[in-house]
Amino acid sequence: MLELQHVDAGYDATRVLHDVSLHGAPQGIAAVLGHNGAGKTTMLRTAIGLIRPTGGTVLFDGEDVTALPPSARVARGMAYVPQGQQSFEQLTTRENLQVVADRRRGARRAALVDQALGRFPALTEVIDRKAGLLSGGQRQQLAIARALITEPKLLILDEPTEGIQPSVVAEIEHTILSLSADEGLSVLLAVQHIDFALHAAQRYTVLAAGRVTSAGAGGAGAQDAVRQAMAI
Ligand SMILES: Nc1ncnc2c1ncn2[C@@H]1O[C@H](COP(=O)(O)OP(=O)(O)OP(=O)(O)O)[C@@H](O)[C@H]1O
Repeated sequence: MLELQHVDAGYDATRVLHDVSLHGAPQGIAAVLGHNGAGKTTMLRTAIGLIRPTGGTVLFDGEDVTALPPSARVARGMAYVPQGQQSFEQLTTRENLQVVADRRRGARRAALVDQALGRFPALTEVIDRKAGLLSGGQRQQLAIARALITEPKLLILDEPTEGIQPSVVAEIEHTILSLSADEGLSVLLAVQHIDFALHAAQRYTVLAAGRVTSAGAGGAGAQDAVRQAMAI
């Protein structure tokens, strides 16, 4: 589904990614692992088109999207949830979802909001609360729910459980697994903690200092290779 081929990318004069390749599973979860500053966010921003690579190619569904802006990639079925649970703080939970649904066409708009709420029952309890007053976990769930309203084929999540209390982490992880396993959504997930990543992911890629140091099939068997690659 998503493929990066020999990508170089960064910020102005600072090259962050060096010859990075990634083969996302056609369906399922691909995890990008790495310590702080390894380049995970830069990789995801390059995938969605917020950063234009200086070298290499980004493919989505077999199409070269390297030169396309984020809006065109979203139109093709990519959705990106950045780290930090961004929503409109002055709008309520429902309004935040409705804003995204209103940009969709057709009679399914109302159904899309209900469907998103169905995946995150905790949000129905705070449906009329302003997003700025939600907990970190609720904000993260709202951010993912907003992305799902665009009905993506590929959901790109940047550290979705970072800084969130453990009970809510489990809920978010459960939802990610169920979106992939039950609904056939592809997920590209940046994480620092390897346990969930290897449990959930069909493919993993480890980044260190902007380079791929290990990549392969997920699962418990990959633990040693990943730990070794992350220790570098
Ligand atoms: N806007 C920017 N301008 C210049 N350098 C940046 C910018 N954003 C990030 N960097 C640098 O790029 C490198 C990779 O950062 P990136 O955020 O991609 O890593 P990360 O693996 O996502 O880390 P974290 O887990 O801390 O979010 C770091 O050295 C960082 O300082």
